[in-house]
Amino acid sequence: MLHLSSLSDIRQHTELLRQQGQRIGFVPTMGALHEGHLSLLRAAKNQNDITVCSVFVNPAQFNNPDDYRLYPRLLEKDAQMLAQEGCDILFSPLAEEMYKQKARLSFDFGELEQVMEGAHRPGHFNGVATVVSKLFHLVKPHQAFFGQKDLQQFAIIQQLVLDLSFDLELICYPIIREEDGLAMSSRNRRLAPEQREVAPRLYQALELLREKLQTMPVAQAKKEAEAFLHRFPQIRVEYLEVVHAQTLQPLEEVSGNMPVAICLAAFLGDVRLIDNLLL
Ligand SMILES: Nc1ncnc2c1ncn2[C@@H]1O[C@H](COP(=O)(O)OP(=O)(O)OP(=O)(O)O)[C@@H](O)[C@H]1O
Ligand SMILES: CC(C)(CO)[C@@H](O)C(=O)[O-]
Ligand code: BAL
Repeated sequence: MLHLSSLSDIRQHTELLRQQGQRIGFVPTMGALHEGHLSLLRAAKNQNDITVCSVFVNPAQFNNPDDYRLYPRLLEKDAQMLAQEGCDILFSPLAEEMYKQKARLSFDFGELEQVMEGAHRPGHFNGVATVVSKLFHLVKPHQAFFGQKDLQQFAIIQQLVLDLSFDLELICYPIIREEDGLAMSSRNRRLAPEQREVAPRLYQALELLREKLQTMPVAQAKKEAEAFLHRFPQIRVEYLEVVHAQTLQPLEEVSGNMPVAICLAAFLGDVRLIDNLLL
């Protein structure tokens, strides 16, 4: 596996690969890799000639400096895992080079960013859109792979690709979970044992909400799921929403053929986790 860090190196390499007619599959990550990331890498490998994975903890998308400071960084281990999986190129730029120019881009995703993650993490999607645009320019992929765990991020990136006419295909893969249902996440590493023990309750609350929505109005079903989570004092819910799976706008009622997602964000101590289910 080739490990590149400089912007000019990755640019030249992918330019050459494109000229040779190779199809490039790209998996952008922030590292501390787990099976969720590897599922994306395997999909990228299956459908392309060359796979590129980026590992970059993007300062521009963190609204909380402690979250940025404490984000797990395990580049050497990540590189080993990627090599073992047959990844062709690891791209791990330095923040100083990615953000040499101080000027920040400014995006407007309208109502898509006014709910959930966008509402609770000011500037987050501007930072995501900035870095993803830069990465797409540098890597020039034919396909880019993302996880459903970041459902709103995927919707934002779909809009970004339309707005900036990126010539690539976006692919979203399902959430990989631990055996007890907890969605895999790099931030899970930061959970203390007693927080890790209670963390599967988040997924259980989503399942409970899904079940209740079959017989109850949205508001009542949400109350039941919130009451379930209130039983666990280590969990502080930031939001629990029933939304249209494409527009991500909150729904007051759910009808048969509508694509619906239930999404939550919650803190265990200072670790903030998100999860969702598609109905
Ligand atoms: N459990 C998972 N299953 C499938 N894809 C996932 C999973 N977790 C993350 N991904 C996807 O991997 C890509 C990189 O995500 P990222 O590096 O932020 O990892 P993460 O585990 O989501 O970390 P964190 O949630 O702690 O930021 C994103 O497209 C994300 O949606
Ligand atoms: C897409 C991404 C790599 C951009 O930094 C990040 O938001 C993530 O890991 O989901
Ligand atoms: N996977 C989403 C990246 C973030 O939480 O900043």
